[in-house]
Amino acid sequence: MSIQVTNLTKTYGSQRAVDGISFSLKKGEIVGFLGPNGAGKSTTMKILTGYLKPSSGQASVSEHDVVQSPMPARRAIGYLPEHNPLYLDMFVTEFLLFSGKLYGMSGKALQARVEDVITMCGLEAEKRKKIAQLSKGYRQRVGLAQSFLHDPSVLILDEPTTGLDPNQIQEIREVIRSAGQNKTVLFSTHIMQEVEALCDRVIIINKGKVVSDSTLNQLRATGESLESIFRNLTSL
Ligand SMILES: Nc1ncnc2c1ncn2[C@@H]1O[C@H](COP(=O)(O)OP(=O)(O)OP(=O)(O)O)[C@@H](O)[C@H]1O
Repeated sequence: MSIQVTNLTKTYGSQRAVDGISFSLKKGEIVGFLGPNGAGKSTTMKILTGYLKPSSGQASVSEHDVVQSPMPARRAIGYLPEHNPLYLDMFVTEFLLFSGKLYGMSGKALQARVEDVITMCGLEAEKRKKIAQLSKGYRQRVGLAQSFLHDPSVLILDEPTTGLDPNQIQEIREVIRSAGQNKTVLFSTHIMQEVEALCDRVIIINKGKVVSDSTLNQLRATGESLESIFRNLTSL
């Protein structure tokens, strides 16, 4: 399995933000991670990417346990965090070269890879600008470019299109679709059309628990819209 989560729990004080969830993603699957605000999506993603320790349970990425073998697990992952932290004073190319060095890349191979991700993410015309000068959509592209840099086998994208205009949403979706070929992708979103456009499967969580894990085809076969399935499962 590319991602395996087993009985994962994370408590903050007395609150169980993630409450015994289990799910897995096979290689090459693109899975939408849905849930209302505060359901535990970001917390789960932060555990998978090694930014938070679970309170109990296991998580592994590309067969590497995220607690026991954090470095190989992290190397297998490209992560776009929810608030896309970027160094605003850096130029786009400079930032990507810097990020590549953090992944242990260097020299001509790094330069060539940075040019590749700039092309993949449609950043050619912006690559000489400072990140502070970029629109929100282009900053998001820089965050995505950074997450793809080391050619990870798994992408974990936390609300990659939040706050973007409809054109940029469409463009970012295309970037995810093309970069996600041959990769396993877990992404969170509140946009149902996004799920319909990108996913094979949808995992819905509510109050820290998985309340649905189904393929899009299985959900379509119910005859209900994804929106109404979501509302029914998460309004409790
Ligand atoms: N560092 C923290 N300390 C205390 N509570 C936290 C912390 N981080 C998250 N929480 C709480 O854990 C719960 C789950 O939060 P999380 O950010 O994982 O939800 P989410 O599903 O990603 O929500 P959203 O869709 O709003 O981004 C929330 O109630 C949140 O307030």
